[in-house]
Amino acid sequence: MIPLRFDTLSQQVAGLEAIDFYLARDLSRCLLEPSHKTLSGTEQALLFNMLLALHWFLRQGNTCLPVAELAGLSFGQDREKGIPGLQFPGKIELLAVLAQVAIQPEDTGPVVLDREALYLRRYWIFECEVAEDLRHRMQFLPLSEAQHKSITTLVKSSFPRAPVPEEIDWQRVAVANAVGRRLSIISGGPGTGKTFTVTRVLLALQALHEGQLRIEMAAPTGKAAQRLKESISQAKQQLQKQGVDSGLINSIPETAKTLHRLLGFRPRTVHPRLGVEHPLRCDLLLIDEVSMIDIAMLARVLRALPEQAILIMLGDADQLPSVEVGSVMADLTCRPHPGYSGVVAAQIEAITGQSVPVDESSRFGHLTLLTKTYRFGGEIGILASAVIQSDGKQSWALLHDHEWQQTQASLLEDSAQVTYIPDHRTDEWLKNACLEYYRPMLLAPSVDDAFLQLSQFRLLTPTRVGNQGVVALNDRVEQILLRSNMGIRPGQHYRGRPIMVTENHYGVRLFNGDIGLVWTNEEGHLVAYFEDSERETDKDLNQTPLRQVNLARLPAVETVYAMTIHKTQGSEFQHVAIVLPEVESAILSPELLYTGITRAKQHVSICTSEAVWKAALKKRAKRYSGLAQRL
Ligand SMILES: Nc1ncnc2c1ncn2[C@@H]1O[C@H](COP(=O)(O)OP(=O)(O)OP(=O)(O)O)[C@@H](O)[C@H]1O
Repeated sequence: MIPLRFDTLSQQVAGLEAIDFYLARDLSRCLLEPSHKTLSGTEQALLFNMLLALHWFLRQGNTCLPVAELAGLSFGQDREKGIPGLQFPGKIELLAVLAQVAIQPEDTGPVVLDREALYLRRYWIFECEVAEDLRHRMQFLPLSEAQHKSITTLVKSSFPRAPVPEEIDWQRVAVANAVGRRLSIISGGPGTGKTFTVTRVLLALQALHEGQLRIEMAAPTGKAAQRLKESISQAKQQLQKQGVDSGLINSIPETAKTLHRLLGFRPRTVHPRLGVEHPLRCDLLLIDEVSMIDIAMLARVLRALPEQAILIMLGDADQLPSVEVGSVMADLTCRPHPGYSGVVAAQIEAITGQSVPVDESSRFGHLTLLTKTYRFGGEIGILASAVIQSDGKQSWALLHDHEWQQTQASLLEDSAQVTYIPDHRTDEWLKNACLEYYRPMLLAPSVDDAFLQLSQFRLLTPTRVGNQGVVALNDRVEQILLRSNMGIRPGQHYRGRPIMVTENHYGVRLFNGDIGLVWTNEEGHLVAYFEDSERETDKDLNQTPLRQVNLARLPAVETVYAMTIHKTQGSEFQHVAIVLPEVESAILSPELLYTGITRAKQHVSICTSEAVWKAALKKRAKRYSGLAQRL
């Protein structure tokens, strides 16, 4: 039978939330209504338990729940707390119960069983739509002889240096591959030249279309859109210096929007203005930071994207997947690259003079992986790559060799790129960091200077709660600043308070995750300042213009000396300090640490202990989705 009360069930199943219970109860009732006579009480309870687990899996970002994952599982068991969990029988028994309810794809109910995985119909529809659209766009369209010639010349002139002999230049490969496709994915870690490469891809595609392609560029967050715009602008300047045809260069736009703005999302609705009936007016859409996109957003983008339009996606498949449901980037990539079909490899060779691995059965022709780093190299790069390979030994040795020495006069004078702070010394180190980074921000002569100072440093942590979570760290920073006579007023607005918006407000153009600073305006009143990504960056100052928002009009905000690693995706800072929980935690994974570390441009500090660090690297953040199989 279906359990009647959430509070009773929550004592038996760890990590359960009320929404899991109520949703499973309503879904069970809905599915049982037409077939209640055929299901025994035990079978009904089993169905309810599967739906409970399905919603729990969705909350963890999975698009579906493979039934095999439940087989024999003690779901929600916590031995330490004496919580028994729910016992699931084997797969055959589970499928036998599911076979008695109307959950086949052709049924119309709210739940779907497809390829032995359970879905909420909503996500199943999104996944099928995305797969079908991408499959169509994936087809390869070989170039004509004349087109080959023009692209070969362009590739030669648009890359500043000749390729290194005996080494495949994957950036060139990406260009040669993308010119024959309506879907390309370029994946690589930070500084591997994704934007550098895609600018050359855009150039080549414009050359093929006589500069007439209408190009749109977008990213999941305002910060990521801003960075994309700046990187494209920088890449265009390089091309100009190399003497590439300026008409062609000018046909690449320098504007980038958030996906929400691109699609015209409206307040209080999940339905954007643009879609199948009102498509985007563009021939090419470039999306950056694709790992942050969830399946629902990608489905909406594809609905609005004309069938013949080219889609190019950039991202880092090693980063955390989206906060919402789905693992789009991971589903569309594969490492190492299995190779390209013979036809594709021949085109790549004709254009670049390089031979790439051939695999006729490869489903990843749309993908190019960039592996060579042009930006950081050094210790941050070594640490990031050891972390993503779950190499506890190498990464720990690197941290251990860079333990913070109290004798160091200043954190800013540290020439190494990595510092390790043993967890028992976190507070001592934090005091130094606050005085070196946040004090000058509070004392800055202008809001522009304060913004620059704010972008120098950020404290990152995996969680909001707990002693090392966002809330506690923000409190600790404010207490340190208060004790240093910085005249701040914890819990209230004060000049120099960094704030993060926590809800969307279309009226004042502020969105969840936007970061601003409270500062005094020309009249001496406290207002909030935010970067105005819709105005042109001042190229001389290399700074985004700021705009003022009256404090009374602000949506919900919170102090942001520290923020979660999830929220920081798509942003970069000169120095990033990652503070990990004092004890091992299920939330830690190599992907989470990698995402945090790669936010740092010059320096990364890690506050942890050996046990927590090594345990974090043993876990893998796995998400279940059927997208890869459908492609
Ligand atoms: N082949 C190359 N030759 C010379 N410089 C390069 C090359 N590729 C990239 N760069 C330089 O490396 C830097 C990083 O490149 P880019 O910004 O394109 O990387 P990215 O992968 O987009 O980084 P992120 O993900 O951090 O935004 C830029 O300054 C770029 O000009």
